[in-house]
This record gives sequence, structure tokens and C-alpha cells, in this order.
Amino acid sequence: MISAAAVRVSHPTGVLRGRVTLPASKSEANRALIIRALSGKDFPIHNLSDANDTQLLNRLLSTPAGAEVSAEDAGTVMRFLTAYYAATGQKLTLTGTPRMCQRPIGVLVDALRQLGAQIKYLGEEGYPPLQMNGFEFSGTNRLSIRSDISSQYISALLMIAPLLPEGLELTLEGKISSEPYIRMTLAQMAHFGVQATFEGQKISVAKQKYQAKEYTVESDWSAASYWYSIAALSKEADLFLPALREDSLQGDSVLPSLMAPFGVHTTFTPEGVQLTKQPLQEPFKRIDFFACPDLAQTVAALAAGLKVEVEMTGLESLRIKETDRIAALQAELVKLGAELRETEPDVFKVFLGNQPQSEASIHTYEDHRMAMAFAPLALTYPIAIEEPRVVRKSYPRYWEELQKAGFIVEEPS
Ligand SMILES: O=C(O)C1=C[C@@H](OP(=O)(O)O)[C@@H](O)[C@H](O)C1
Ligand SMILES: C=C(OP(=O)(O)O)C(=O)O
Repeated sequence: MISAAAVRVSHPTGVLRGRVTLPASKSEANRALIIRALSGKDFPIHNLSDANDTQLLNRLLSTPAGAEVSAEDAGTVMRFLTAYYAATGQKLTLTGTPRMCQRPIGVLVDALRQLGAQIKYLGEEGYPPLQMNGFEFSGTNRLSIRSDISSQYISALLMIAPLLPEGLELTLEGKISSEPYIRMTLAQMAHFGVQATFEGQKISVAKQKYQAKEYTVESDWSAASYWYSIAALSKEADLFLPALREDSLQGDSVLPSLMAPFGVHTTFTPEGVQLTKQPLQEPFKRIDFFACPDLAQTVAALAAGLKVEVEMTGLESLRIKETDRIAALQAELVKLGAELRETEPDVFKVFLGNQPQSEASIHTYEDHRMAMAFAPLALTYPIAIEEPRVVRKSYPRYWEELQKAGFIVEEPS
């Protein structure tokens, strides 16, 4: 594990071949863990991620909850546990890092209160920490909920829905952001024997029981995005990423088509995907990240590295993630001679400027994706990444995997 305050990253040849180890999807793993806890049964979950977000949730669910529980900086842990503790009537304080206490949760708390949860805000209204004070069914099973802020609120409610006395009928209000994550939730619920319908803006789940069943978590497509970026920036690449599937539950499995214009060809095999470097296919169409927000930083940094101007939309949710990711991208791309500018409402464009003069030192804002999205640029510019340990949230072995692929990752002297 790298413990330095910063690492300097470089790649002497720009030629990459071999097999990469990916973490398992933290999204899938955390749903499987919550469902197992709600089922009251024990069954094996294979390929559980070593990501801190998953290790943390696993620990919290496998030991009796104390008076205060911290979800640290994990959005899914915070949101899924809020619904889980409400539905199981537990009384405790649920909190997180200072940044977590700036990430909104009011939409979920309002919905849970309507169902009968007693929840009090201990700090600012609409934000953690939360005092969970038990549950007394209100008699309501019909809710309307805003769906344009975070899909995690909806996934959290759906997973507890079959345990509610009358199930749940949810009407989604507005645009549905990160929709593939809602479909992932419903698909995993179906794996464990719980049926739901999702038609238009309405999702219905009747009262049912989760069945015990083994589950194998797929590799993480969001983590794969950094290897797509590496392949695109390389001189030559032939990389194998194991245990990724074409019929994935993860929305970030759009990568093969999203990355084709950037010169990365994907071949699916029964064991995983092979990435090869091809010529760029310009011109670039506008790319919409509304369904796959976790890929936005990868693409913005890649555009700067490849020196192509790319238009990006659907970035609204980036402001409330591990950091304000739009502000973070704007501050760090400038160091590489590029600029992320809002050209019309909700349309951002990466503009190119001059080649950076000296080694850029990228600040990571306690956001794993800032570190992982900018490190591949070492194939183009001299670059340093600050607070490299942030990767532990979703991909603790990231730096070791870069080293295996021929990158030099060293502490600046
Ligand atoms: O449900 C999930 O597992 C996730 C949903 C997305 O969040 P939003 O729904 O808040 O966009 C995504 O960004 C996050 O990394 C994981
Ligand atoms: C947004 C993310 O995670 P979360 O919301 O679960 O903290 C992420 O991993 O990019």
C-alpha cells in the first residue's frame, strides 16, 4: 500500500501488455450485502470487493451496531444503511466524514418518514448525521420521490420494500438520474426471488421474502475505465481485464462504445475483455453522463491527454459526490493546459490550451476518481498525484496494478 503524501507517475515505454486485476463492483457487492442482511439468512457472496466501501459495509452488517455508526465517505453505505436501520427499527446515530455531512439525504429521509421511520437531523436539516429512532408503520405504501438528484435514495427504498407491511409503490418525479443503478438494484432483488415492476415512472414491489442464494459479484466497470484511458493514451496496448461481462448489470459497461472513438477496441471473451489500441475516430459527438456519472472524470482527463475537445452533458450529480467534481476538474485540468468550461446550461466542454510547462501536481480532494482518472496522463505528461491513498475507496490495488503494467510510481524526492 502506498503511504506517501504524493506519488510521481511515469511510464518509460508507453507500451502496455498483460493481464490486469480489477476490484469487484462495489455497487453490486453493497446491494448483495444489504439484501443478505435483510433476508435474515446466510449465503455466500463470491468475489466481494476489497474496496473500503464494501469492507466497511460488510463489517457494519456483521457486528451489532453500536450507539454511533459511521458510513465514512461511502455514499451507498450512508444511503443504504439509512433505509436498512429504518426498516429494521434500529435506534442509533448514523454519521460520516465531514464531506458526507455535506451530501444531501433529505429526499430519502422524507420518504422514510412518510413510511413511518422516526429520524431526526442532528446537524443541518437535510444532511447527516441522523438520529434513527425506530419505525412505526404509517399505513402508507405509496410515495412520490424526486429522481433527479441521486438514484441511491431509490435503490435504498427498493431494497427494504419487500419487508414493508404493504410493499411499496414509488412514483419517480422528474428525470431519472443514474437509472442503470436502479435497474441493477431490481435485477439483484430478482436474483434473490423478489419481483418488481418498473413501468414509465412507477416502480411497484409487493410484500415478499428474499430467498437465500449464492451471488458472484462482477468486476467493476468503473474501475475498468482507467484501463481504457491508459489504452487510449498508450503507444501500443493489448490488455486483458478479467471477469467483465457483456450482459453486465452495471451501467458503466457502456465503455466499449463510449471509448471506441478514443481509439480503444474491446473484444469480449468468456473470461473477460481484451483492449487494443486503435487510431482515434474523430469527430467526437457530445457525450451524456446522466446514466454513468462515474465515467465523467475519466473522459475529461483523457480528452486533455489526447488533446481532443469533447462536449459533456449530464454532469449535474457530480457536484454532490466525494467532492464537487466539476470544480475539482476545472481546477486540475488547468494545470495540464486544458479548461473545462460551461458553454450553455449543463453543457461542459474540454478546451485545449498550451502544453503544461512543468510537472503537474494533481490535487485529489479526497476523491478516489480524481487520482485514478489523472494518473493515466503520465503516459503523456510528467505528473504527480497527491494523497494517492484515496484509491482505497474503490480500488485499493490501483497503484500496484499500474506498477505491474510498467508504470513507475515513486515518492517525489
Ligand atoms: O447505487 C450505486 O451503487 C451508485 C450510484 C451512483 O450514484 P448517484 O445515484 O448518486 O448518481 C454512482 O455515482 C455511485 O458511484 C454508485
Ligand atoms: C459517487 C461515488 O460513490 P458514492 O456516491 O457511493 O460515495 C463513486 O464511487 O464515484
